[in-house]
Amino acid sequence: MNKNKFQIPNLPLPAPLLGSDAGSFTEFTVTQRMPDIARRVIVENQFSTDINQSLEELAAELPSGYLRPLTNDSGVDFHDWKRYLELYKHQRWVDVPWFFAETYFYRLILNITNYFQPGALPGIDPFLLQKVQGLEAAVNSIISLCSQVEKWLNESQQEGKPSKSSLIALLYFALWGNRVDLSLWSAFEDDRSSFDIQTQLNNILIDDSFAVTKLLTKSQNNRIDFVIDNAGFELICDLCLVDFLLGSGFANQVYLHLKPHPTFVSDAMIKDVLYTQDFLVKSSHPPVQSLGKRLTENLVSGRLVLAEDYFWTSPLAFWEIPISLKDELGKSNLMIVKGDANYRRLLGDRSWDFTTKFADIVSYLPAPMVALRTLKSEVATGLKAEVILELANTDPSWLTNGQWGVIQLIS
Ligand SMILES: O=P(O)(O)OC[C@H]1O[C@](O)(CO)[C@@H](O)[C@@H]1O
Repeated sequence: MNKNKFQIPNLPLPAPLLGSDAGSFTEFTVTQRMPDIARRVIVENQFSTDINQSLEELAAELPSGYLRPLTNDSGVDFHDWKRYLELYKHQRWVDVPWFFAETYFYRLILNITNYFQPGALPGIDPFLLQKVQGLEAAVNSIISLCSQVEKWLNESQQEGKPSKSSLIALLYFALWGNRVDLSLWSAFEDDRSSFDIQTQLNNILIDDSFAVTKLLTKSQNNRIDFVIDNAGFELICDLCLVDFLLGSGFANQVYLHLKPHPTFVSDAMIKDVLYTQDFLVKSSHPPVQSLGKRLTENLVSGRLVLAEDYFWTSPLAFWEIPISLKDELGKSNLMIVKGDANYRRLLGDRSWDFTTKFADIVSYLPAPMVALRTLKSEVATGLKAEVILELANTDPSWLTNGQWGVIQLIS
């Protein structure tokens, strides 16, 4: 990889996605999904009448109203947001870049619900109920996945070398775990955690998983940086992947990059990893408990490190990453970037032609990177024209229904 050669994509930037794109999923999100999410916060929490009224006002202003300023709530990122907002003063929610609209919407929910009030107590996570429910609903899938991982780890240890096929299977689990997304499908709807890996293979549009195993066997003492997406079952899949990477010898150290505050409903924070650890350790099912134990050991020994940064909740494109974080990621042998929103950040949430070479866009990255993403928004790269045509004919909502995935490696 050509380190730090380009600060921004190696191509002219196309327009950002906007909520005003008529008939688009972005329009549907800003005018309908986001208001629904704000109203769900009212129903699922016991906030005061004033707070609920303010959340309702936010919900009502999204379809055709204007961005409101952010009042100083003593959040660490308040001054950054003031700067970001300068660009979009007096504009309507539907007219600003979609990524900006979504990240600001979640930041405003925290502002309204007093998340950053000074004091010793941590703020209330307005999406906690959804996150907890997301985990509990997937118990059966969690038990079978943990049993499977234990088997794969034992096999790798008996064979004296890490098993590539087990790693590939866990990459698939991590990929399809991303289908479970509480901003799109509430935790109170169907449990989307059960899937058949084999039948899902046909739905992987680009599959570089074998190349990932080759990359990780090239050198020893690999450091992996995992940009995490959702809490709940997806996080369990990711933790199983991490467990196997560390336990089988594919990696020596793993950093999890987490959100510093609640966002996109189910995005994972450090406290969600610790909650999940507790959930695993207290399980009455031995393989689940064992995963919890190994997770604890890895945290204690420092082989697994939990990190957070306000960049991950900002409206910035990936190429606008602060230099200190970029330098940190530059130490990695492989970055794993999970999920749809992180993928959108990689692309600056812009309308690239779907056939554009992924490598030409993410040419700014400081280390090799694999994106594990199920498609939930109208951006894509690296696809063949005939594949796009066929998908458009056979599954008109293929870009947003979460049924299609990519494992795209840039090395
Ligand atoms: O959890 P993920 O995979 O990042 O998905 C979140 C994404 O899904 C959506 O909810 C639908 O596109 C977006 O708002 C966001 O890009």
